[in-house]
Amino acid sequence: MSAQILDGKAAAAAIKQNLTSRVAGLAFHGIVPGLGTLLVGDDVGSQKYVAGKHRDCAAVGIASIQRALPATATQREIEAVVAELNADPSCTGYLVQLPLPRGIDANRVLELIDPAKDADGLHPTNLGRLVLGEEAPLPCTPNGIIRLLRRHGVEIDGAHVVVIGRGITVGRSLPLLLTRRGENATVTQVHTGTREMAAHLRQADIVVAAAGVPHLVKPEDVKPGAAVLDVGVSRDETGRIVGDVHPGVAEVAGWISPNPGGVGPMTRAMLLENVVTSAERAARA
Ligand SMILES: Nc1nc(=O)c2c([nH]1)NC[C@@H]1CN(c3ccc(C(=O)N[C@@H](CCC(=O)O)C(=O)O)cc3)C=[N+]21
Repeated sequence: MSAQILDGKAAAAAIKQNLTSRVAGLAFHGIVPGLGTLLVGDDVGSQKYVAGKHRDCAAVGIASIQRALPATATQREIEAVVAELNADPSCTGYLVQLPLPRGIDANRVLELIDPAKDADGLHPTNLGRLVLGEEAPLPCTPNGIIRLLRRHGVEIDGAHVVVIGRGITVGRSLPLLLTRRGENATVTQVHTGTREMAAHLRQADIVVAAAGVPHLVKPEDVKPGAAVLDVGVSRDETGRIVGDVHPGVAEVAGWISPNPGGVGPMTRAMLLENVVTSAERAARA
């Protein structure tokens, strides 16, 4: 027996097709959504991610605004580009690619982003709105995970979800989405300080592994039939992605997200959706 595949590539393609028609609807009103990115430094991985986001934009008809600064950029120089993107009417949403170089106060940069243009859904105001149950752009990876589960008919209502990790983008924010009344899951969040991690994992109907530890989730820790989502992006010596989920888990789980081809493409699709939604909101205002 082998797990069913949570195919993020196919799900993202379907979402992008839907976004293409929403973008066409905006064009009818003379509006072209524009995604801005600010990339600081020369990390090859970050360059690839940013390039992928702009390729997606081209495919659905979103304009691209690409800004880059050298690794030596100062806090002030970075903040000046943020101010420019805030003021640029052609930029309806943008993100500052993380991580920023050492010595830069990333939280201070993120706080300066206009919350109405926050494509990542990670601005403190928008995270606060999420806590309060108010409308806000949602964090892309958590939102993508929920959409991927729904598309494949994995029951979230009443499920016990174990989220591994406590990063802002996934570990901290995903439980907020999963415990909304619409999702209605019961969530356990575990991290490197958790005792008996395996005992928690074995209880889970759904496991989301976002720790960044290669092959952390082992087959013997997974309840047979559970859904397992692999968010981890570590790399081996040859540059290939190594996820947080051991390959043997596919023999035990009921559903599994491949990596690559699972959560990553969904994250990008949700980024585009945030940009289109904020352009639609601006058009109504
Ligand atoms: N402000 C900010 N927002 C982000 O959303 C953000 C960020 N910073 N910093 C880095 C992480 C990482 N991230 C990924 C998105 C898509 C894939 C993705 O689509 N991966 C492909 C494969 C890509 C490959 O092979 O290298 C896949 O999983 O199939 C991966 C990683 C977004 N991040």
